[in-house]
Amino acid sequence: MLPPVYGESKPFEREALSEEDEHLTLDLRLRVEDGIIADMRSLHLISFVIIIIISLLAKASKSDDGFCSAPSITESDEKTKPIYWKVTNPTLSPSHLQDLPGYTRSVYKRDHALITPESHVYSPLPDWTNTLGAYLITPAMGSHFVMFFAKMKEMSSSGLPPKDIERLVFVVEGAVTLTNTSSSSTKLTVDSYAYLPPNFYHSLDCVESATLVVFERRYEHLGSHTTELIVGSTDKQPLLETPGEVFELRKLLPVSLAYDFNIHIMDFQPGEFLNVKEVHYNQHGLLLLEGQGIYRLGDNWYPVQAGDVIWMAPFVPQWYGALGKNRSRYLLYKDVNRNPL
Ligand SMILES: NC(=O)N[C@H](N)C(=O)O
Ligand SMILES: [Mn+2]
Repeated sequence: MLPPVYGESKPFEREALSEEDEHLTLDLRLRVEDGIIADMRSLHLISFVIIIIISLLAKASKSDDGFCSAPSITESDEKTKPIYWKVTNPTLSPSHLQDLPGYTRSVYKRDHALITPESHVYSPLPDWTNTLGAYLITPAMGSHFVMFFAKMKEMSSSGLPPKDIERLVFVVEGAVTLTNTSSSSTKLTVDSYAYLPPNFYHSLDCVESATLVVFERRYEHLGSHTTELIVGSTDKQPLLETPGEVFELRKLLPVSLAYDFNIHIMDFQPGEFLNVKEVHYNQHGLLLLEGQGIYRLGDNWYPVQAGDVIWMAPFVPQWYGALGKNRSRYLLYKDVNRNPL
């Protein structure tokens, strides 16, 4: 009789066996033991095969053509990459979220937006040849400027901005050649930029490939001031005083009254943060070039990383804290030098 399920069973009592039965039992036990030894041998063989498969998989996942869906980047890999490479090779999202249908970190609210790489949508840029563009900030959000990525392919060239529109281009990947009627051509490589005054004829040409971040806005005249062509690179700009703050600041354009906006390059070491919990009339368009941290916008706290873009409307409370092991660097559009009335 079978013991009742989950019930108490009586302890097994062995009955006395005849000699013939004892032989039979011994024979049976030997066969069972043989079977067990054979089973153990095959178990050993199976575990051996499994260990080999696991170590092969581990090796494969370390190489670029491995099995991992999210390629792992080791620290030494990061050190060999060119600067800003993360902007065009972002981690779309934590690996366990990468394939989650409909998942994005992007957010669009009345006074701010976070636009993360998995939601960038590219289409041909009007007037540019062989170039795809993703408009990230436009007046439809309430801004007075546009910010877009231009992905220039082989043998591509830029179009001109509309009448009275000024433009700033910053190279995040590849190289372009800037040509205009008055001066000779200038090569712009990663970390270089050019400011093109309104109604200034120019062309940006790309032989291989390049990614630019571009800002454009209608120039706001002030008296007889005029702006001029500026070409430079971040590393050539001096560090500026930032009283009461710890971050390092460079500005890409002159601070003189002629310019109605500037582009700030701000560097934070891990653990550093904005001291001022800023609320101001100026607008911002931000591209995180390196690093990661937490951006506070209004009452929202967003984890952010290189490649993320942020729109900040006037007066949105804003704060950044840098985290992780590497420097955070962001590029920030800010309208300046004009009366808000
Ligand atoms: N959000 C920011 O980083 N803002 C700048 N510190 C600025 O307004 O200059
Ligand atoms: Mn600010």
